[in-house]
Amino acid sequence: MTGKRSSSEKPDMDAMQAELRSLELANRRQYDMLEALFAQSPAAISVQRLDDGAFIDVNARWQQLTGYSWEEATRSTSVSLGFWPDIEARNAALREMQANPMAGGVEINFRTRDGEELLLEWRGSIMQIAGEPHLLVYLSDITAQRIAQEAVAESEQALQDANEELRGQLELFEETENLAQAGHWIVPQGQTVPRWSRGLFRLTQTPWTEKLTLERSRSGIHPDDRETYMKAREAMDGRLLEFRWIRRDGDVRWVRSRMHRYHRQDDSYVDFGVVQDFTEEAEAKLVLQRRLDVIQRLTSRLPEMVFQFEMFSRDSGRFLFVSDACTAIFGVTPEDARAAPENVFRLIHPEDIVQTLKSMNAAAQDGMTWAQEFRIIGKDGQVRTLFGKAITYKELDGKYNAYGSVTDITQHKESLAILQQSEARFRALTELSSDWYWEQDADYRFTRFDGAFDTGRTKTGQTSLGKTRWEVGALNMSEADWAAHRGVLDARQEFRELELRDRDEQGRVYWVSTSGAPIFDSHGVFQGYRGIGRNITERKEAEEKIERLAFYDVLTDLPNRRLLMDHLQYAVASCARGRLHGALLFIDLDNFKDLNDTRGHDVGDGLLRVVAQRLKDCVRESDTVARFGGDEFVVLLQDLDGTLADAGVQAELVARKILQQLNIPYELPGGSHHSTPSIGVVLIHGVRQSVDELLKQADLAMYEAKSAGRNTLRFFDPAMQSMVAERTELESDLRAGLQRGELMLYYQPVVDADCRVVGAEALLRWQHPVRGMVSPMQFVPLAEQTGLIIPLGEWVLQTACAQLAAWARSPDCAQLTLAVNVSARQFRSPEFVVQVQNAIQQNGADPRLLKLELTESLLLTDSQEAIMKMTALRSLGVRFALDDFGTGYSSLSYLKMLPLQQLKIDQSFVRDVLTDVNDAAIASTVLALGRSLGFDVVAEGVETEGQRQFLLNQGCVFFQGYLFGRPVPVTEFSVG
Ligand SMILES: Nc1nc2c(ncn2[C@@H]2O[C@H](COP(=O)(O)O[C@H]3[C@@H](O)[C@H](n4cnc5c(=O)[nH]c(N)nc54)O[C@@H]3COP(=O)(O)O)[C@@H](O)[C@H]2O)c(=O)[nH]1
Repeated sequence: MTGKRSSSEKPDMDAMQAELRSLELANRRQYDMLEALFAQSPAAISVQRLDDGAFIDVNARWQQLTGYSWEEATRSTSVSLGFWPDIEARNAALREMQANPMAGGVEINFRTRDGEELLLEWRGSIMQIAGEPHLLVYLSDITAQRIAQEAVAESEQALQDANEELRGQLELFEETENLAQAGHWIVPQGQTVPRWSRGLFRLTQTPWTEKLTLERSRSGIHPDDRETYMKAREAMDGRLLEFRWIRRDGDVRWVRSRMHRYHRQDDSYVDFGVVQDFTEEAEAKLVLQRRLDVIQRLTSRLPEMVFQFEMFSRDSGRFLFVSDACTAIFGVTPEDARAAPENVFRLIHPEDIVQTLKSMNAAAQDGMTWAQEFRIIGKDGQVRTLFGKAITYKELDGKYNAYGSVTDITQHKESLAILQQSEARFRALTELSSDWYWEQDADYRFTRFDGAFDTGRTKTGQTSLGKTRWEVGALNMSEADWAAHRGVLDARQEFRELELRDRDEQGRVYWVSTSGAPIFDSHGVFQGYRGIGRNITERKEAEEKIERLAFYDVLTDLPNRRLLMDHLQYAVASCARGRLHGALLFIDLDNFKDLNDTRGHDVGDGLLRVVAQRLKDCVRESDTVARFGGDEFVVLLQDLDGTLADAGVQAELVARKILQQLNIPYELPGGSHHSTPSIGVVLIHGVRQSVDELLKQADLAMYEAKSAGRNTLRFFDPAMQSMVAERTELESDLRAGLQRGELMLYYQPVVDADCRVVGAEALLRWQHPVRGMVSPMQFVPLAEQTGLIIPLGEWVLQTACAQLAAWARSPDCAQLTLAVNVSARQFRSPEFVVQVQNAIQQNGADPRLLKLELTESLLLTDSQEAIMKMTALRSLGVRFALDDFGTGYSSLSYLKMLPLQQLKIDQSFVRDVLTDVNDAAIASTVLALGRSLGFDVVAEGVETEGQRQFLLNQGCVFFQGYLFGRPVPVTEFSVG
């Protein structure tokens, strides 16, 4: 129910109203007539009490309209029947009506007795009935009218809405074309001139006011694209066409178009085309293409394959970009790789495929990286090792793209393997060898040690790491040495076999030798040093030992002859330079040989050691005490100041001190021993003095001391000097004489008991052009001292063997033996046995006829070596005679050991054999000894028949002496 006033006016109702109003003044009769009219009225009318709305009367129409009977109505009010929600609403409508009688009725919603909803128009008026004001109400059913009105209004609204929507859609369409930079055209069937959309005018920048023609509509197509356009226009198959449009201002635009023919239901058709400007996209594509070209060019020369891989899912994808190296690495062209990634993936080695794909999948997330080494089997069947790396990005379109590269590392791997093998070899080498490898950084600090660094006697690597070589230190390197070494390093030079002495953690001295070379990187930048080290302690110790053996006497630990000569040389040179003097003391122990022979060599050695110590105690540290050989010592005093006479006094003081010290008895195994020295002294003043000369002078002085009764000292004097000079001259003459053939052999016969010549002794002679015949007594000892005896003795052997061979060709002489004298130095020569062998063989002599005469002293000094040599020669057939037997300290025990065949009784015994009972006894004893030991005995120096008879009577069967013949040249030698 609403209180809405209806705006509709009904002319018949107005008439009735007016009629009713006129009836108000009528009478009761009139009222009855009105009632009849009321009953006949087509309008629904009710009469109600004014105060509460109770129905007084309702007409038939009212009853028909509301569904209520007159009885029901007249028992009700307008509120109770639902015309109003309450009385107040009714009264408000009444007041409104009274206040504005010209206004329309009030619309009310009413539910009929049957429940039908109706829209009614309510109009009321006050009328006097029976003098009482009553309300006369007219109801009009306006439901159908309202429904019709609303339907019209709705359809009008719908039309209006549709219009607005269409307009909106058109605007939207235009806006869409505008935004899309698009347009379209339509050509209905039968027409040729197209109708352009606003968008197309805008797109082509053609004024919309322009009158389009077919020609005009196509005038903007780029000449190069016209043919393509026309073909598409004829086909009208909706294919995408891209062409250029030249605007009036000359601006060239890229457009794409689709043209289509639409068939309507009435069988007519319309051609239409949509056009879109994509110049920006085309230019962007061009820029992109150029970039791609740049990337292509940049990557085309790269050895690694650069790629962009778009992932569809974890298991699939495609290469968006692949650089040219794809062909070289996989044997697959970039096009084939882009076309199907399987072309690449299927080459992966079966053993690596699972791991490779697994790692790829794991990296298929934004920001994840992929790095994988894998093998492929190339189309040529070769297995190659590759290394791939990539990073994955989530693109704006939500797809995942991996950007990366694949490098062929086959060669690198092979090189690495070779390097590793070489490293392993090197490691094995360094581990197995006693050498070690080291490295230093650019500050020369040790960074690495490999190999046997810690195994030997060295400082440990732990101690040395992080330090420079000079911080580690070395005992034999001074500050200057390290500075020099550092200079080598700073100059980036190699250094070789730098020898360093140091102590290890246990305090043991060790030596290392190290070599190094600088390290530079590929840019030539200095990185440090590397090299090898070697423990040379053993070698150094051996060298020291050898040096000691070479320069020091093993028995006494004193400098030997060689070192003495060095020191002497130095002393002479420094005396020649300065004012200082020196002195050379030649010391020979008197009768030392006796001690050796009687108490043995060990005791003799003991004495020599004590003598060495006492001598050292007698001199200063700066002086030299040397063992010259055997029982000979030399003391070199240096830095004696003052005049030469002063120096002489100082030297004599020292010499006397030595005399006194060496006279002190020696406590030796087996008892105390008293020994004395003979000392020769020569002063060194450095003027025209040679080392050899000084030694000779000291030696001579020592002999002077000996001659003076021993246990004393003598200074060298000028008389002695002339003797020395003479000896020197003789020596050089002898050397020359040997060269010039001035030497010759004389032969003295050896006879048997019947005076038949059974052999001869070869005796050396020197026929000097000035000196005349020089005695071997003069030059053999000299040759012995100087070593000249070696070539001299060889010459004698050669000549004697040649003579034996010559005699062998003569029946008279073929059985003759020939005795040759051998000196001690010649016999001790290592070449002696070979010399003899050569002489025999080269001359074709019978070795059994060659007899070598050795002296006792020669055999005593080194009997073992003598026995070996004699045995060797004996095996050839050579025989040996012991010369001068009886003059030495012959020991029967060693006589038995020696491979001797003959003893020669020295002529000193023969000479007085008839007058001196001792000599006679000795001669007899020697003969007896010879018999008992099975030796032949030759008596030499037999000059008289008496001597011969005596010796003959004593059992002697071989004789030699002037009685039978003097030594003569071979030409004079006869056996007759
Ligand atoms: N190493 C070598 N030594 C040699 C050689 N030749 C000789 N000598 C040694 O020189 C020493 C002197 O020899 P020489 O002057 O020849 O004297 C020998 C004989 O001439 C001499 N002699 C022989 N018979 C007599 C005699 O009846 N009376 C006498 N007064 N002298 C005699 O004796 C010497 C032989 O001595 P020996 O050798 O001991 O048999 C002498 O020591 C030679 O050894 C040589 O080539 N090499």
